[in-house]
Amino acid sequence: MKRKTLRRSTTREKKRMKGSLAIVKQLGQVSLVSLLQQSSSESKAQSAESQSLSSSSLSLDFDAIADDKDCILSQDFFCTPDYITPDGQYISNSLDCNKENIPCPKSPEKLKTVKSTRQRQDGISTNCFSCHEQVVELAKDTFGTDEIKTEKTIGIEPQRNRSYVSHSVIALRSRVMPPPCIKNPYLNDASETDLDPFGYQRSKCAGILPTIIGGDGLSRYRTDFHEIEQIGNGNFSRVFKVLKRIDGCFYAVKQSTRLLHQDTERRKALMEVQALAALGSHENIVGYYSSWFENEKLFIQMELCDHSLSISRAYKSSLDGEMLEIMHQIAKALQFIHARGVAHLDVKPDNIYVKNGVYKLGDFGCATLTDRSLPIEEGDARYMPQEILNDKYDHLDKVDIFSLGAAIYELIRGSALPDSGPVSMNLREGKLPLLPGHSVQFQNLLKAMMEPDPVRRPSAKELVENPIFDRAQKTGKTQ
Ligand SMILES: Nc1ncnc2c1ncn2[C@@H]1O[C@H](COP(=O)(O)OP(=O)(O)OP(=O)(O)O)[C@@H](O)[C@H]1O
Ligand SMILES: [Mg+2]
Repeated sequence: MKRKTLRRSTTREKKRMKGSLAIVKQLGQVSLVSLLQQSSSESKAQSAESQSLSSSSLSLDFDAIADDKDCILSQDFFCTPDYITPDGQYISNSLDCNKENIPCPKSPEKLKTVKSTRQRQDGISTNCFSCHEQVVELAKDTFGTDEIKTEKTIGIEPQRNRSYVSHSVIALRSRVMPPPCIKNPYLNDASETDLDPFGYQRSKCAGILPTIIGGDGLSRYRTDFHEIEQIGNGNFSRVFKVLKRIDGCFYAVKQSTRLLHQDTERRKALMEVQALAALGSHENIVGYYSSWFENEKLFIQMELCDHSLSISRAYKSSLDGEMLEIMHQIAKALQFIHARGVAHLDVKPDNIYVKNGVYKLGDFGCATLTDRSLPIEEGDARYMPQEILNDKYDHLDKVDIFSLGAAIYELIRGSALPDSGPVSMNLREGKLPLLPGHSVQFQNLLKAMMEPDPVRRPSAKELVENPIFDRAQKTGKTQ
């Protein structure tokens, strides 16, 4: 700990040294000029000698300093990281050694200077439209104040009560203005104002989120990731295996297939990431890393899994132990999300993933709040209980229990459940066919999960705590 402090102070000391050297360099150049001016009254021979002497000694020192690329005068001395020292700025007051007391110049001044100079050079004193840049009109607002001041100093006609701001200035602003903060409906501990202190300013000029990430227009997807291959194709998205360039790890990136033009569409698409982000991590939930909009599509960076239990992959394993394992692990995921007031509403083999033998619940595209404060969009009808088909949403957590039961039944059966017909009707009425080779307890549990009355279905917690999983663990069938 002590060593750390010591190292840090040494670095700081070094920086200060560099700063001082830089100041000496600048003051030295300045002193040289002023010395030369003073010496004009003295004899030419004497002056030439002293000039050559001082200049050679100074240039020697400065050459050595100039080799040090870290020697940035503006950062250490002038306090502003982006300050660019204008040429010869301090020549006129060269011998003012009390530089400690000079207030730090403010960066925005730089903009004003550049703008004024250009206008004067062009010989245009009155008409802003004569500038070669495109201009847009801004209503008087908090942004406009600076611009109005600038125009006054360069003598723009006083009749211009409105301000005109070039696109480059707006681009600059959008670079320094962070994107809007979206209120996460799955979290109820932050108010909208707390989340978005820039909301007032932003609402005048921006939608919910920028469609292109990065003021430079670069694709974040292409910049940050190397696409390996497409690994999935959903109803609303395509999923790619990617390598993240900066950490060298593989991820899955899900991209929406439809262009999300409207704010409402984007908000809807965002619900999935908001649910994942609000839930946090759990071993049995596909990990979420980040998301962004790009070219009007939503990109979601997730944990890469080996594959899903999609029935189309001919996933065949009707072993009691394996089915119990899937049921137990996904029940743990459901217990976790239900405890946070979230229902998945689209539990099915397609949305259960495997990674190194661990089962994970994914695709939170239909997730909603169990208190019904958010819109409800039920998932795949094949796995939905009767109450959902009857638009009864009183026990949304129990919908997930039914769907998990139906998913397990489908995996045992080895073929996709039909949308309608006697098989699906029987299932919704709790008439489960006998499952040869599976224990009575297991079949009873499955039956209980698919009870037509949601109240009688076990909760995820009850399911997780069912002794059947202990027995399976003891016999080494579950981990
Ligand atoms: N994290 C992941 N790791 C590996 N494969 C994935 C991952 N996420 C999705 N996939 C693959 O991509 C497919 C589509 O993903 P997902 O279900 O999330 O998209 P979707 O458009 O919401 O689909 P749908 O609404 O049709 O279920 C999955 O079935 C799976 O094969
Ligand atoms: Mg899916």
